[in-house]
Amino acid sequence: MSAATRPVCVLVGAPGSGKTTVGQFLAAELGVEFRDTDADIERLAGKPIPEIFVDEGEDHFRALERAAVAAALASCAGVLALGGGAVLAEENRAALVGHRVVHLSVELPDAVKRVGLGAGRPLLAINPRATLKHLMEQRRPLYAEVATATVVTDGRTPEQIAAEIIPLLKG
Ligand SMILES: Nc1ncnc2c1ncn2[C@@H]1O[C@H](COP(=O)(O)OP(=O)(O)O)[C@@H](O)[C@H]1O
Ligand SMILES: O=C(O)C1=C[C@@H](OP(=O)(O)O)[C@@H](O)[C@H](O)C1
Ligand SMILES: [Mg+2]
Repeated sequence: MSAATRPVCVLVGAPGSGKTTVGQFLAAELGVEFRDTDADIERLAGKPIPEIFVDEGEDHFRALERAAVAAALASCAGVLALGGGAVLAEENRAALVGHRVVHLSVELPDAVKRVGLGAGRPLLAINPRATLKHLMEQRRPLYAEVATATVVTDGRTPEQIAAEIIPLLKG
């Protein structure tokens, strides 16, 4: 790791916007590492995110997430996907300044279809549609604040979305 190590791009957006899926396509296409702070958190905690929420609560998860975001921004030279709620922390938003941050936007109908019953996403375990609607309204300004570009994902395949991001990464 060098002092100049930084992600090629950071993906933010609501749950179901496709950060993890599109990020994997994009990294493969660019031939770079793919990193996801949710996977980093699960590896360090030694358990899946729903178990962290049940055993230690959301505040503890957010603390792990702040540490994971800082570590990944300092050490990832590829494509970095954040969890949908990472932008809630002012510390994370400040850490994203100066990075190339792509907001994968999604409207409620596609997000609901993609997250289904919310399995694996503890915040969406109860009434996923209403919860997602509320989360998206609360976070929309925060995604806009940190993003240097926005790519619409509704009705498009992960391959199409990755292909649209690639030209944005030049320069
Ligand atoms: N553009 C897309 N079109 C259709 N399904 C998608 C798309 N992007 C992601 N998905 C599906 O939606 C679900 C959530 O995607 P994921 O990448 O985990 O989203 P995020 O990481 O933003 O929460 C997965 O089942 C994935 O296969
Ligand atoms: O929206 C959120 O607060 C969360 C989104 C999840 O990531 P995805 O956005 O990748 O689903 C994961 O970090 C955790 O369940 C909390
Ligand atoms: Mg994800």
